[in-house]
This record gives sequence, structure tokens and C-alpha cells, in this order.
Amino acid sequence: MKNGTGHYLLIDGVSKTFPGQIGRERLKVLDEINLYADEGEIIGIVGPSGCGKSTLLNIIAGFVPPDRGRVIFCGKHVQKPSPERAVVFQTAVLFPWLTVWDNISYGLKRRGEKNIARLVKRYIQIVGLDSFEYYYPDQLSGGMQQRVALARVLVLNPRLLLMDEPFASLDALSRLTMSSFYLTSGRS
Ligand SMILES: Nc1ncnc2c1ncn2[C@@H]1O[C@H](COP(=O)(O)OP(=O)(O)OP(=O)(O)O)[C@@H](O)[C@H]1O
Repeated sequence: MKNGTGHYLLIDGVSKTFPGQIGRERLKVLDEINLYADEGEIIGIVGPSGCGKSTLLNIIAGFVPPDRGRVIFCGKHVQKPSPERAVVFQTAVLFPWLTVWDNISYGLKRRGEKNIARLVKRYIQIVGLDSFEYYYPDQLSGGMQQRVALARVLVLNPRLLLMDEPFASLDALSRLTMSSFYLTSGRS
């Protein structure tokens, strides 16, 4: 879908500073960032540690506001988080008191989705956790937890998927599998 600006996602002159150390001036992290993406596009943002990649992602997600500039997604000014813009973090953020199955079905239930069991089963299979449906997060390895986090987000079929080095805790083989899976995954 295009919007009034002609872009699916538009990052328009986004700047961000953070307080510096006591007595120092503010830390300029993002300076007039412009970027746009069309539907279906995959964009990777690379840069040295501390250059502001996560900060930009957090602004697109609506977790933090920019000092200047704006983010427009599907014609709407981003001002807060939305399930339309899902985020997978570097380390998995799961509900520790819920099983794999319940972590993945949580968002679907809240949304009142039908066919929850079919969808959850499918995504558990895709991320290769078939025999672990009833395990709790602390019974899984870091990479397995990350796969649950990915399935939990993808099952909701978000319009925008923001990933902050989500495969960092996976081994090379799992990383390959996960990348190809997420590129080809789509609700049917
Ligand atoms: N809440 C905050 N308060 C103060 N400074 C912050 C805050 N968040 C980020 N920063 C600073 O902003 C700069 C950019 O951080 P950010 O996490 O965006 O970098 P990054 O490019 O994602 O780094 P990495 O690749 O190491 O994860 C860093 O200097 C960091 O210290």
C-alpha cells in the first residue's frame, strides 16, 4: 500500500540526541536521517557499534520519539508502538511463565483470531520446535528462545518487521534457516 507521500515507510529528516555525560554536550546520535521503503522491500542498516542503528529502529517502532523529523508508516505518523510494526530484539523477550505454545498464541488470542491452533502449530513447525511446545523459556537454549520470539512475531503477520540483530544468538546454520524461513513465510 502506498500513502500520500508515495511510500510505504518514510523516514523524514529524523534526528536524535541523548543527554551526554555530566558537563558534556548532548550526544548527537542521528542527524537528519532520510529513508524510504516500498512494500515488500527488505532493508539492512549497517554501521559500527554505537552509530545509532537500534535508536533508529526504536524510533520506527514508536518506542522513542525523534527530536526532529518524523516517521510515516502507511500514511500515518508514527507516535507510539503498534502491532502493525513488530520488533524482534537481539535477545528473546518471552513471557517466562508461559510455554512455547502459549507464548506464540498469546498475541493471536488477544486479537481474537480464529484458527489459533492451526497457526501456532504451523509456526512452531517452521521454526523447528515441534517437540518443544510445552517447554518453558528457561528450558530452552538462547537460540531456541530466539526462534520462539521470531515465531511469536511472524504468526501475527505484521506489516512491518523490524529486526535488531535477531540472529546474533543463533549458530550459522540456524541463522541461514531462519533467514530463508522468514523471507518465505507468509500467511496462507
Ligand atoms: N537511552 C539512552 N540514553 C543515553 N544514550 C543512549 C540511549 N540509547 C542509546 N544511547 C546512545 O546512543 C548511541 C547509539 O546507540 P545504539 O544502541 O542506537 O547504537 P547501535 O548502532 O545499535 O549499536 P550496536 O551495534 O552496538 O548495538 C550510543 O552512544 C548509546 O550510548
